[in-house]
Amino acid sequence: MEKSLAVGTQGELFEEWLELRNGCLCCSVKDNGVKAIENLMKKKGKFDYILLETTGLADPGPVASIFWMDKELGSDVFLDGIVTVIDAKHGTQKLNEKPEEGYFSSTVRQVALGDFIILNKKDLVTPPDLESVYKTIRSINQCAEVEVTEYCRVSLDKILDLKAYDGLQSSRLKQISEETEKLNSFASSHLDQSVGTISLQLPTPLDKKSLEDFLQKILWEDREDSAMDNRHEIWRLKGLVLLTQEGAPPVPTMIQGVNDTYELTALNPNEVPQDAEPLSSRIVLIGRNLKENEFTKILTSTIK
Ligand SMILES: Nc1nc2c(ncn2[C@@H]2O[C@H](COP(=O)(O)OP(=O)(O)OP(=O)(O)O)[C@@H](O)[C@H]2O)c(=O)[nH]1
Repeated sequence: MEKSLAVGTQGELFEEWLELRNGCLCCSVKDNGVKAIENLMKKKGKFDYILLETTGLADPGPVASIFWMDKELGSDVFLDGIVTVIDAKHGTQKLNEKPEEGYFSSTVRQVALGDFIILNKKDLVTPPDLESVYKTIRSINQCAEVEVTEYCRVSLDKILDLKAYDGLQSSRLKQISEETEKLNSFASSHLDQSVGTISLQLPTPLDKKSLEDFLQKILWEDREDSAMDNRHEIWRLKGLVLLTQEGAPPVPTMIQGVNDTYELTALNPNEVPQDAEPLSSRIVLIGRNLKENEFTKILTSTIK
């Protein structure tokens, strides 16, 4: 299978074909997609930015993992963020489709994993319908910024250089947590309420081993025990925690996760904005069947 890329030099655009030997990009193993782009960069020189447009039916999770994980391999390609476009006219119907055998429509996953969501075609719907689809998006994903547009007119500054996987401000995380709590105290508007966002406060500071035990339990172990329909699935995870270290002050550490992969990155304390209050450790989770009390129980049993 091949995939075309639009490549531009000095204002001129032309198509470049990438050969993907192992099927399409979203089903192929990591190396094919990344290597194809790296080869292209060797031929054409480094790009300022790569915008990868998936088909409307793609699940962004595996594609995100391909480019996100490759950072470890010293690649020049890294994942900046996921931008999702939702059609205001048909979005509500797509977002409310019942999951089949536990699998959600890719539209729900695209909203859940979006770091910036463009709610487009506002001119084709009434204000109440626009409000309804907006609320549905928010009830799934409370972390992403949502911009309502016509013809997807949006400032490029908003969708480029998102740094959604390598920068997280404690003030933004706190704001997300507060919004999450507020929103979760009202009934969410989408019909299937099993997909949503929750936030958890973790003890501060905490040690790395306890944190990793907790993350591995919620991402890998505990969900395998429960029945398919009820088990939780974490699709996206973000967090900022204060980790203890021997003989030195605790280190602010960022947690990022997609599906069952996560990464901890120690931040330079000087880069962490000094909030009015001391940094508290919290994580935000997006996925299905996320129950705060279930996670709190796991937290209590894991973090002593
Ligand atoms: N009225 C109105 N029409 C729009 C808007 N945005 C796009 N369109 C039109 O809708 C039609 C279909 O475009 P899209 O919905 O963007 O579809 P697409 O992105 O080409 O399709 P896929 O990439 O295959 O999903 C085109 O004729 C666009 O001009 C909008 O905000 N308002």
